[in-house]
Amino acid sequence: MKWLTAGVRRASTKASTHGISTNKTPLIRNILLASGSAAIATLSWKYYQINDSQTELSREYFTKYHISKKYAIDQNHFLVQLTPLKPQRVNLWKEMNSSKLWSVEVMQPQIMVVRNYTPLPLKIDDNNSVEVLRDGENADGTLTFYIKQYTQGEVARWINRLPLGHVVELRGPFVEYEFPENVDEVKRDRSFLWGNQDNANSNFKYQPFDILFFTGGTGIVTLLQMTLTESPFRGKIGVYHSCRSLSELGPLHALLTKLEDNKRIELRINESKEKYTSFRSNATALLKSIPPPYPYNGTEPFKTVNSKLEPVQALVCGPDGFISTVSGPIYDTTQGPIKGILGSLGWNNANVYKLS
Ligand SMILES: Cc1cc2nc3c(=O)[nH]c(=O)nc-3n(C[C@H](O)[C@H](O)[C@H](O)COP(=O)(O)OP(=O)(O)OC[C@H]3O[C@@H](n4cnc5c(N)ncnc54)[C@H](O)[C@@H]3O)c2cc1C
Repeated sequence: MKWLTAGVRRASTKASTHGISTNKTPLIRNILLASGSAAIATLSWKYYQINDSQTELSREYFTKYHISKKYAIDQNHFLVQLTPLKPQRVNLWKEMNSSKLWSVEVMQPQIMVVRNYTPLPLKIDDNNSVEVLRDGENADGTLTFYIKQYTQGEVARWINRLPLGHVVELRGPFVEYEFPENVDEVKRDRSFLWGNQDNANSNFKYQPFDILFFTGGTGIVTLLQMTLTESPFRGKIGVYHSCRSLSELGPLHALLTKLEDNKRIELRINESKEKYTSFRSNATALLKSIPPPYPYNGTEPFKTVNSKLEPVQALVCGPDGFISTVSGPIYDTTQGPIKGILGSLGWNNANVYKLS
């Protein structure tokens, strides 16, 4: 506001030095001065509001970030950290918590297209280690992404080639899926992420519900977002992850293992690099391990943390072929019927959601 006050003062000084009203009555002079100052103050305030608001990430306009860290995992996979040119006041990790699965759009300015990417609550240190952001921390709005580039792909390849410091434009956040949320529920502890003992989780107010999560390739980012973020998902998650090789996860693999060791997820992995570990060659065993859908009873008072996984919802996230095998094809604007593995086990459109 300092400059706004200065603007008003300059206007009054200018009026007096040009002697606008030396031969007018004091009343008229005062009216002129007051209305001129008010107009400038209004304009200045409007300018301040527009300028200030456009630095905050929004779905309505693009906000500028620069590439602050890059971490090449292998030829096709990388982590990239984007830091806003102006620090963000809103802490999206707190605002979205685990009830909203969200992404942002990155613009490729030469071909004027946007692609969605899923931020992770991480920061990459100078020695290239990956740290999870703590409660209340938003690292000034820095966002970290795990991205795969495709030989024929436009935007991921372009992002991978950009040098450190390059400015890119982002828009968002876009909520892709939302779980029911009780606003007065207590947060779930996640001290284990920093090597500490978790506090007991039996102090929930409401009974948590369990889900299944089928992820293919980079589809794992959505699961990582909801399990690593502030106030992570409270129920149990049965994860079926398919990828070519676990090494393509780079430092994210250690986080996945931590989540498994601390019983946040029940993880089954299929690596396609070896025929005997692939999703397809293990289809029969996989089918046997997938539980049927359980009824969702809505909000109920907390009873106990059940040791058995009783999923009320299945999410499927990955390349089109993967989604098709697990739950039938997804169409541009509709989910399509539930077919594939989940369809054959009695899951349906009421309890399966395909994330494109
Ligand atoms: C909500 C949402 C969140 C997303 N989050 C992430 C994320 O965090 N990380 C990430 O890496 N991607 C993510 N994606 C995918 C991302 O938006 C792009 O689609 C992806 O980066 C490919 O874009 P491109 O411009 O590089 O390739 P395009 O130019 O769109 O594709 C060109 C060619 O690349 C190949 N190709 C592209 N995508 C695939 C694919 N999925 N499987 C196989 N071949 C493919 C095909 O040959 C295709 O013809 C997300 C998508 C959505 C909708």
